[in-house]
Amino acid sequence: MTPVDVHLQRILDQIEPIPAYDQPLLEAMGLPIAEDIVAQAPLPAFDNSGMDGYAVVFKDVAEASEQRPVHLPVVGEVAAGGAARAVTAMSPGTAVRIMTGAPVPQGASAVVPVEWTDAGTVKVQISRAPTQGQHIRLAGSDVQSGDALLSVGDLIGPRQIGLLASVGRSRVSARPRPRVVVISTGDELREPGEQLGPDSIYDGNSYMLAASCRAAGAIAYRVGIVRDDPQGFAEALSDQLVRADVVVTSGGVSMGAYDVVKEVLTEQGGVSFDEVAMQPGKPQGFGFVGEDHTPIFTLPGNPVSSYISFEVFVVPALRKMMGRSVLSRPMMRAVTTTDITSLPGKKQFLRGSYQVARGGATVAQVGGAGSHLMGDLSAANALIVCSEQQTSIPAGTPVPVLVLDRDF
Ligand SMILES: Nc1nc2c(c(=O)[nH]1)N[C@H]1C(S)=C(S)[C@@H](COP(=O)(O)OP(=O)(O)OC[C@H]3O[C@@H](n4cnc5c(N)ncnc54)[C@H](O)[C@@H]3O)O[C@H]1N2
Ligand code: MOO
Repeated sequence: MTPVDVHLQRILDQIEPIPAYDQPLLEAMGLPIAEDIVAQAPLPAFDNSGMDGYAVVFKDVAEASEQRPVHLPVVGEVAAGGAARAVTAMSPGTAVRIMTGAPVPQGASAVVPVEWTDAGTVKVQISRAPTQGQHIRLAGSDVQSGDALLSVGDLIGPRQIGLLASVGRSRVSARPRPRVVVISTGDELREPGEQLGPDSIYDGNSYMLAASCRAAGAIAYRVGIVRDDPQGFAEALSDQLVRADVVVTSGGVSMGAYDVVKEVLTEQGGVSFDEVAMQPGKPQGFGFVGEDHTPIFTLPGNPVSSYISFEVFVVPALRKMMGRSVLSRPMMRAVTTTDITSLPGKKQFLRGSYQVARGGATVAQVGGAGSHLMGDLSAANALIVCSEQQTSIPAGTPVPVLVLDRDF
């Protein structure tokens, strides 16, 4: 059997990042940037007011107080975005009404907030002195022209999107999200909401895997159920390739008489089927299909096996395609509060409930090891990773843990 790390490395060695292109800003959310961003202009672009109030010459109001207020004629007004109709220069001995964000008239050397005045429109009484330059936001005080703002590989989050838009970028270069076609196979499968027969079950996997794609930052196309018919599967796969950067299938890869995924892809070639030394998730297939050499992961049908295989093998591949630098979820450590038994010769991923309290991180095993235990999977928030050598781990021992549902 192939060790987990060897299987993952084989996959990653064959996966290429998707070429970057200019994307609309919001599409790049959560992706690493593929270009260096240098400020072409300063931020703020012009001196502007930080308060609603009056632009003044500092010397005129330096002594203003409640007892000895200063009176100035209001010679005009300037609102944000209203520069065309506004006073652009002012002389000593006058005040200009100004709104937050409006360009400060030339000659002004402070802004007095309206609260420190009688709010007059013809003349204004100022009863408190600002400091020199107070409430004037100088051009370039945030970002200067030529400043390095973002570098290749930096993750684009809400704040970076805000910055890019603020410097006038409507598009940014990033590797696109991989489009993942998710196909589940099995004659026993029915769509949720349909009537079940005595031998049928709902197709949980294609929903779970499509959701996992989204959680990983990819775009999921859920094809839904394909029956255990080789020709039907081959056609469905071929039809879907036009919109796929990656294909993920569930089911049909073990030893059964109707394991169509394995049957069809073995005949077509390009995909290798391996037994990986892990539980759940032993039967794994990975390779390439179609003219465009589209990567395909054939995951086992047992729901927990499917989920864990996706987490361990598909997530790192998708992240590599998107240009992320950290590919696999970081391994944490937590003290197990339950006794654990594990299979020899396989890396076992048990479901766990992870908690951080005052005394440190702990994890308790949730449910059994069975790869059909969907209720326990949903109740868990972590995977406890037991090495090939470990068979029994007593409570109180620190164990490696993959904490799920967290960005990394
Ligand atoms: N003789 C052997 N039998 C099995 C072996 C083996 O080595 N020798 N391996 C077992 C292991 S381990 C796994 S994992 C499964 C993998 O089986 P397949 O990938 O071929 O999957 P299926 O047989 O199609 O289904 C397995 C199981 O999962 C249920 N299933 C399938 N698709 C879905 C879905 N979309 N949603 C919910 N549940 C699904 C299916 O009904 C089966 O119960 O093989 C073992 N057998
Ligand atoms: O590998 Mo299977 O996934 O053990 O149930």
